[in-house]
Parts: sequence; structure tokens; C-alpha cells
Amino acid sequence: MTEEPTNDAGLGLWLACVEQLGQDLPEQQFNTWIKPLTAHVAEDFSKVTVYVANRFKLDWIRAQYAARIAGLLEDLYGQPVALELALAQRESVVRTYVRPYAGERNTPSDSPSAAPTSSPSAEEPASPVFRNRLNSALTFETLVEGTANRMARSAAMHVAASPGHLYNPLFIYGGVGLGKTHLVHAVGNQLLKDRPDAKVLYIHAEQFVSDVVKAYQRRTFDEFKERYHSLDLLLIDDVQFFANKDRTQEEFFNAFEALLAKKSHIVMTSDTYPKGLANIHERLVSRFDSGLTVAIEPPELEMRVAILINKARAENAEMPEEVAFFVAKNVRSNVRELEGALRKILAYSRFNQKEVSIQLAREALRDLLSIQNRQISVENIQKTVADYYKIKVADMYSKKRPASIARPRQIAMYLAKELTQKSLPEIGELFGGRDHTTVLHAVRKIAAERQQLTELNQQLHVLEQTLKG
Ligand SMILES: Nc1ncnc2c1ncn2[C@@H]1O[C@H](COP(=O)(O)OP(=O)(O)OP(=O)(O)O)[C@@H](O)[C@H]1O
Repeated sequence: MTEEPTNDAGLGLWLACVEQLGQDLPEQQFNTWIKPLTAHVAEDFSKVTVYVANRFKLDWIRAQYAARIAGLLEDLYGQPVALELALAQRESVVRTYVRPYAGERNTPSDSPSAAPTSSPSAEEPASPVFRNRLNSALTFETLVEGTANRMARSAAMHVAASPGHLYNPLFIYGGVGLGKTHLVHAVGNQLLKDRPDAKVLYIHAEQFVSDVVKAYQRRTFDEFKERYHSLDLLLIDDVQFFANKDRTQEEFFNAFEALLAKKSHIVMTSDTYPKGLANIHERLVSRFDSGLTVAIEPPELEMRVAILINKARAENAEMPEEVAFFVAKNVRSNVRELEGALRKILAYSRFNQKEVSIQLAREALRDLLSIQNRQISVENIQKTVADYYKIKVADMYSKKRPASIARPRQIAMYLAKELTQKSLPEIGELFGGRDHTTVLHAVRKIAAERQQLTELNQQLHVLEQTLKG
């Protein structure tokens, strides 16, 4: 492989990243995928271009390691570094990992002239593990269930258990990093576990476009059709990328009809619901919507906590529940960001040889937390305390008196007095129009008990840390 020139400091950054991966990954994975990589680091460190030997490996690196490499580079350099993956023969830089918005994406056109020279195909030589392009780590077992994904997950499990029947096609949509890709891989992996002979293919929509282009160029549409039309299960990710690709849409339509006719199953993902798709033919859109369409929502707090704890465990690290709560409270947007936060915390903990604690998490995530520039409001306190003690926010204002509710409410009043500038009557007002003496009683009671009860003190500590960010 060509050695790509890079400056010394840049080389140092790349080598440190590789070294860290060498420690983190199983030896065989490291030797197969990471060791052969070369990289070029921009003079100002703004971008690292990693060169990969062929398109197939590039896809694999992108799917499996790009987020991790980008995260490590950022940890090591101290600021975000754009990561680009490119084929080693330089003439065709494929796609940056840091994704632009859909409209700006540099996807291959499906006109023959714009075809990439080495577009991938489902037939490309590969070891049997990769032939179906499934990542065996993405299973139902490793996908944490919560309200946000319950329906999508159970529909997907249903499909995996009896493909070709209900919910065909299954159309899963949702924002970035919410687990759509994970879920479709899980369907494929589950089906293969039950029926190892099933013909399953996972493919990203962009790759399908490339396959169409190649069939065009080589006049191999018969083989193309045979390959796609013979599947038992087609898992196709990010179908919004079919926008404006007329020939691809036509071929996908054909494949779709053929597969449904023979009771094969199709599972699709997209960033929007079918009717929200732009520049896709109406006849395709209506077919996308003809089975079951389900959304994946951003994960709720408890799900985020569970994901963090599970992922830490998978990395052989312990994340105490209070730290997971602190992180989950502060990183809300999607699971990929949660994973990024976890990676930072674990790297920080290893590097400084300190145990994972709220204090450590706060240090590791200080950039992220300072961006949020949180202002503590009484509403925020009520929500956080309600989440922590697993009661409804509405109970903060209600007249209910059971201790399981009254106590968290007193704790929230105490924190409101401690962490905001509000007066006792103002706080009373915000807790369902209570008298200021009720608030005063709560504040005094909790302050006194805090001195006596270690457990309460610890809980208050977690809540304070969480609220202060
Ligand atoms: N419920 C979950 N439990 C465990 N891990 C999850 C869950 N949801 C998402 N993840 C993890 O979060 C990361 C991002 O998920 P995934 O790539 O499936 O998102 P996506 O919705 O396909 O995003 P995009 O649209 O950006 O491709 C993956 O590493 C995935 O394993």
C-alpha cells in the first residue's frame, strides 16, 4: 500500500490513535482492519484522511470503526477532527464520515458516466462472514428496549421470526443515530440464527445505487436481477438516498415487486416517513407505505441510562448508575452521541487511571457541558428529581401525600431553594400553589436529614451534580 506523506506531528497523532485502538480492540480485529491503514493529517490538524485498500474494506471501516477513530482523534487532539475515508488509489475519495445533510451529500449519481471506478457489489470477494454484509454484533440482545423503540423493535422481531408474512415491507424511520441500522442488522442476524440457509442481504441505499451503475456499465442487469430478486430478506438502509436517482428507483421498484411476489421480506430505513420522502416516485412511496411504517424516537432518560450501562459493560468497564444518570441527563439527542460521551469518559478514566465517577465524567465532558450553559430552573429541578425517583412530574404540583411522592417533592423544594434565586413564596407557587411555610418546612427537614443520612446526602449530591451539569 502507498505510504501517504504526512507531517511529523500529524503522524504522531495518527500513531497515538492507532496505538490506542491496538489496546482497545481484539488483536485479530486490530491486525485485520486497523494495522494496514495509512493516513494523512492536514497541516493544521483540521482533517485526517485515512486510506483504505479497497471499497469493501472502506465500507467496513466506515461502519465499524469510523466513529471510534473520529472520537479517539478528538480525544487525543482535544478538538473535533474531521475524518475522511478514501481509497488508497486516491483517484476516488469516497465519502467523508462526518455526514453532511442529506441535500449536500456527495452520493454517486446513477448515471453511467459518474460511476465510481470501483463500486462495490454484493458479489465482491469477501469472507463468508461479510457476504451478507451483516454486522454480527448488532443483534436484538444488544439493542436496549425502551418506549422510544418498542414498537419498531417488536415489529422487527416479528419479521425475523416469520418473514414474508405480516408487515411487509417494514419501513422504519427516525432521526440520526437512533438505532435504525442496528435494528435492521438485528433482523438479519436473528433470521440467520434460526435459518442459516436463508439468503439475507444488508445494503446501504448508496451501495444499491452503485450496484445499479455497475450493472449499467457492464450490461449485467440479468445477474443484478438474479442477485437481488433471489433474496429471502432484503435489508436496505437510508432509502432517502434514492432521491433523484431514476434508474435506481426503477430497479428498486422491480426488485421490490419481485421480492414481494415470492413472499420475501423487505425491511427499509429512512430519515423520514414515506410521504415525507422528497424526489422519489409516487409509486415507490406508496409501496413503501403499504406494509407497516414505524418510527424510532429519541431515547427517553431511562433508556439512555440503560444503554450507557450496557455499553460500558460491553467494554468491560463499570459505569455506576449515578454516573449513567448524570451523563444521560446531559446527553439527550441520540445514541451515537451517548456512545461518544461514554468513549470519552472511558478514555479519560483509563488515561488518568481514575475510577469512573460523576466528577470524572464532568471533566471528560466539560466541553460538551459548557456548551449547554445550563440555567437551573425550578421546572428543571422538578423534572430531574421526578426522573430520579421515578415519579411523575405532575406529582410535584399535586396534593398527593404518600411518602413515595411527598418526599421527592420536599427534596425538589429543598434543591429549588438551594440552587435558584427564587423566594419561598415563589417556590411554593411553582409547586402547585403551596404556602411558603410548607416550603420552609421541607427545606429545613431535608437540610437536617442530609446531615444524618448518608444515603440521602449521596442522592442529593447526584442530583446537584446533574443539575449543575
Ligand atoms: N436501543 C439501543 N441500544 C443499544 N445501542 C443502540 C440503540 N440504539 C442505537 N444504538 C447504537 O447507537 C449507534 C447508532 O445507531 P445506528 O447506526 O443504528 O443509528 P441510525 O438510526 O441508523 O443512524 P443514521 O441514520 O445516522 O445511520 C450504533 O452504535 C448502535 O448500535
